[in-house]
Amino acid sequence: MTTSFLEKNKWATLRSRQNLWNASKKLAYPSVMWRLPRQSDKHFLSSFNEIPKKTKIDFEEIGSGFAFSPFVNPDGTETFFLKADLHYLFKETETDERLEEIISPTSINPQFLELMNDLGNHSISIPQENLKTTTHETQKEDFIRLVSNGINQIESGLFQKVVLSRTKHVILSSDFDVVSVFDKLCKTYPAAFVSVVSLPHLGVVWMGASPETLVSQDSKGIFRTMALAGTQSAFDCEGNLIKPSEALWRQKEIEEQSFVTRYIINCLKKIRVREFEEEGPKTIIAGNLMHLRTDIIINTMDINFPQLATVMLDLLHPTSAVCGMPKIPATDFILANEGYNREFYSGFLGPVNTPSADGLTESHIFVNLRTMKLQNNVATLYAGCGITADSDAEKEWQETEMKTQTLGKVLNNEV
Ligand SMILES: C=C(O[C@H]1C=CC=C(C(=O)O)[C@@H]1O)C(=O)O
Repeated sequence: MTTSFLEKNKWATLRSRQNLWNASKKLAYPSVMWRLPRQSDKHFLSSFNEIPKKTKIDFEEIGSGFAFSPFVNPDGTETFFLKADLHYLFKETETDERLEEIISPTSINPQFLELMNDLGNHSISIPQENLKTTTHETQKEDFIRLVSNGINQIESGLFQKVVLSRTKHVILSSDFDVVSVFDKLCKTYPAAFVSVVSLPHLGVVWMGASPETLVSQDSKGIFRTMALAGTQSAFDCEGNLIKPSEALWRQKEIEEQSFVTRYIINCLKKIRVREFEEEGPKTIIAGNLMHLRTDIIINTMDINFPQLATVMLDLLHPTSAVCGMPKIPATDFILANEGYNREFYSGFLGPVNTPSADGLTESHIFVNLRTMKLQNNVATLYAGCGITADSDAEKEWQETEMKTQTLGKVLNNEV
């Protein structure tokens, strides 16, 4: 057996995720930590190129890494790809975390090793030197006006559905620590895709707990996507968790979600894929909220279509869960009227071609929802809601408030 990089460099005792995160941050390496839904393993990946390349994700060609796309990405080429120069898996044990190497670096900057030694287990907080934040915060009256304008456009026939969004600022406490907040999100939201992405060349960190798979393809060639939409609180007025089987949905949410299912099925029709399993819609819990979800599952081996994930990623983004129906007039309306740049909110993100236990690879791409951008000492939280002809602007504002609470509660230590 070959000696691993860790053994050769006697890192065995200096292996905490905090150390890795801090050392990568100091050297301005783009880095990411993630935890897949309903799994306990935590992943850490670093890219040794300071500026990650922008490229279209072709799962057949691209190798192992992490994809991070903005909302506006019409031909897919705006996607950052963080190549996996180092990829470690942290398995929880009763007392500690056990590290496994997924991708071991072939060579490493000696400074990285030094930093790993020097930094110990201390956390590095977000730099406080520039207290100004660059992202605009949406005011309630502006959002109400925006939603009313969206409803008017639906009534005039411009589109049938549009997803409109807003931002909210939370000032970070001086002891804010990325790794502990990531761990807390993992614990609080076991069914979510929890991630934290650091892009030092842009001076930002994005963190979130997404409930929505965009495309996933496992090592056995099983492809999955989902239509997720329609929102209500997961708690009744006395604060008790509602059983998903007892959730009641209005016509508005049922229609809003069916637009997304229809959109996905139309994408499959375009590429003449007719053999798919459709499960749902069913009610699912996503943290403090409930949504309606339809799962679409395809065995790519059975239909002899190994490149399905690549083709569908291209066709699906942005789905009607984050954009609208039809897509083009809804996108134009969002860009002209929302009043801020969504950047990576409602884009997509996730691990690409991760080596799996059976010696093959798997990819899991999620929609970047329930997300926040950390810059200087401010977290910008993002939330949107599907507007249809039956929307009520005040209720839509309340819905975005609930959505920002998914991360807000963790930031404010309310969970
Ligand atoms: C756009 C968001 O959520 C989408 C996913 C689930 C439910 C949604 C809704 O009810 O509007 C949205 O389509 C967001 O969380 O910012």
